[in-house]
Amino acid sequence: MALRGITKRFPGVVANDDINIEVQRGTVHAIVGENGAGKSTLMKILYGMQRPDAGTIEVDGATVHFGSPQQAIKAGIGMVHQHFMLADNLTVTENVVLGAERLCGIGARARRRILEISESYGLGIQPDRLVEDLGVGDRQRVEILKVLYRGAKILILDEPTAVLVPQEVDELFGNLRDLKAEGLTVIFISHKLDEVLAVADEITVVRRGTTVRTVKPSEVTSRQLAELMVGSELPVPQLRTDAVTDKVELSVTDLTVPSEHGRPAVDGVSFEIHRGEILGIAGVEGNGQAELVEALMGMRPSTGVVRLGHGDISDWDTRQRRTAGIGYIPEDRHRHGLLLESPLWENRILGHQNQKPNISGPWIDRAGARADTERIVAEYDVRTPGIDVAAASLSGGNQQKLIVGREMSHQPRVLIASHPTRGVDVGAQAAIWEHLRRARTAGLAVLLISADLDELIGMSDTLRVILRGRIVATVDPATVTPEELGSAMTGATDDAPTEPAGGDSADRSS
Ligand SMILES: Nc1ncnc2c1ncn2[C@@H]1O[C@H](COP(=O)(O)OP(=O)(O)OP(=O)(O)O)[C@@H](O)[C@H]1O
Repeated sequence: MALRGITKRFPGVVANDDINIEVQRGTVHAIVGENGAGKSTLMKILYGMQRPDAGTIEVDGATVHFGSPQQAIKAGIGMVHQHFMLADNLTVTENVVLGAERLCGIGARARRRILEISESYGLGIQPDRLVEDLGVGDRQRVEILKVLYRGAKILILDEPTAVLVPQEVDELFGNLRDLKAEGLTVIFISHKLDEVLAVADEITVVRRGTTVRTVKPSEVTSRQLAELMVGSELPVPQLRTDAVTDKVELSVTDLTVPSEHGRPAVDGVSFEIHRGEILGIAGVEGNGQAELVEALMGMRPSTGVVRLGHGDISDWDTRQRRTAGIGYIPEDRHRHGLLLESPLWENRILGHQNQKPNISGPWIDRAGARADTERIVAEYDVRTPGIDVAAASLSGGNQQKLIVGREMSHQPRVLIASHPTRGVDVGAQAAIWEHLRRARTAGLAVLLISADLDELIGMSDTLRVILRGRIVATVDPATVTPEELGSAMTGATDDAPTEPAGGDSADRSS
């Protein structure tokens, strides 16, 4: 498969500028690059979601033109999205055949075909299980199988490891090796350079819309790869400093969030965060983190007591909590973080419409908001042609930088940060960490939820593990390894050096 001279322009931006990549059949080919470098645009072109302004795609030596994903699928190209698109209340078989009924129907023949595919690629799929009962790694394998079922020979994976614990990453990489052993080709985008080096046969670096180089993992270190991406040397990260004080900024007692399925989504969780402290919460996705965060932001009914400083804010709504100094970096930036159709400067106001510099007296201060948006764009290196473009036109990582910049602008007392660096490149990640550390040193209390275990371990002063809505362990971020943390998260705590969560967070699982 080859991409030759691919060029794609958007107003004010050349997203892809003469991209040239050759991908050998039966290999894993990684695409890396900074936020906004043009990776997603390129994949959308390859998958028929966007048309290039110039350039050609070749599959098996023949030039192809895709007007839609259906045409790309016909040519044997499949996309495994980062956000799973599975119906929870259906079985694996039902999910796989949905929309592809004409291939093998929806009954026994389809089920047999699924088992055949699963076996030939070692996916270990159980066709009759309900998707809601599957873990994250298994769901991802169902997504992969869905694509294979439709006849894909070239699989595109968009940041496939972002939601996986280390053990699941190993399993996925095992699956990818099996796929390529069977002659399939995998193209994947990732910001995790160590993983790229571990699994890819070749790596293409994209910088500012154009291909810089294709290298083999044996030829580069992850630092050199990062430097190829940014085109200059990286700054050396700062050492961690301890800034934790004894003043409690946020205290949560016996917080419980009911769920529709009987057992509470958050079940009697208690913790304190001090001024100058980052409390990390580790957990496999779907163990109550999202509900915990939404309850803390007043977006979801809960029982228990939440105190900000000395004041009980349990009954406050979201607006009151924000105004009192709780910043919020939401997990789903499209649903809760941004108005995608609105320009950047209006997004700067979002959630802070009654605070300076966005208001002057009772009125919205356009000039104030605009000037501050320019500042955030410069300070957080948001790559954009200007502050009047719609948020939708920014790359994912740049949208995230804008949200982090906005939330930090109001000098919050407490920051609820859900996956603050998800989808951002290594350079931007280091910059966001630096901003968080600096604010922490100045007294900010942070609740950090993340699926990136290196981030949790590197940033947290205190690190707790959430499982089925309960805090089940406290681990020492200074000594725990990602593998041990991963085990604690999945409940396999035997080999993890965890202490039962004592003190302010009673261990209710024992
Ligand atoms: N629909 C669009 N309209 C306008 N500009 C766009 C659109 N889609 C992408 N762009 C611009 O094209 C450039 C490349 O974006 P792209 O999403 O391909 O980057 P990326 O490498 O995938 O970044 P990230 O790592 O942040 O996801 C960016 O400057 C982005 O703002």
